[in-house]
Amino acid sequence: MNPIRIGYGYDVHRLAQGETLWLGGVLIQHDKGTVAHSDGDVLIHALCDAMLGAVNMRDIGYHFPDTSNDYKAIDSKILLERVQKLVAEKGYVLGNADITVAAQKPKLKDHIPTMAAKLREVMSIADEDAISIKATTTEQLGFEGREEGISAHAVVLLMKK
Ligand SMILES: Nc1ccn([C@@H]2O[C@H](COP(=O)(O)O)[C@@H](O)[C@H]2O)c(=O)n1
Ligand SMILES: C[C@@]1(CO)OP(=O)(O)OP(=O)(O)OC[C@H]1O
Repeated sequence: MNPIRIGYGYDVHRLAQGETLWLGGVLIQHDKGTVAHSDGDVLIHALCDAMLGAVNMRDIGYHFPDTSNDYKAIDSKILLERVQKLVAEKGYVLGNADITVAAQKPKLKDHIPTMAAKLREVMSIADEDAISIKATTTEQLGFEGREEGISAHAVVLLMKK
């Protein structure tokens, strides 16, 4: 395989009242949260799928099926650690990631540095520029704009160890 590999991930979760909102490994105070089998951290799920895609290793639903009680309410940071291990076993480490969250609400900008630091901590990455997180509204258009759901897109570059 090539010494550098690109990957892309995309995930969506529905929003509902009475659920928690975990994003980038951080609990965000909001009147709605994500509906999911796991903790519903759409940002981490997109990142996991990008890393798996980069090494042609399917997706998180393949490795951690939502039909298994093993993953019921699981902390997505654990899934990220496992994905990092799968990728490492294939001989690759994360070079950098660029992630965009599409959410009309809540405002995420003040949480972004905390999320990026949390992901670097989970993945033991020293480089402060390795993980970029951005947020966008969709100008009240579509399911994100109607606050029915949140989506996340991630691209990664993996490098051979
Ligand atoms: N949930 C969100 C969405 C956006 N932001 C930040 O607001 C700025 C404007 O975003 P637009 O998509 O409306 O152009 C931009 O700097 C976003 O980072 C946010 O903090 N939380
Ligand atoms: C993460 C898993 C596993 O708990 O479930 P969900 O939390 O529903 O999330 P999804 O993005 O549908 O991805 C795959 C899953 O198998």
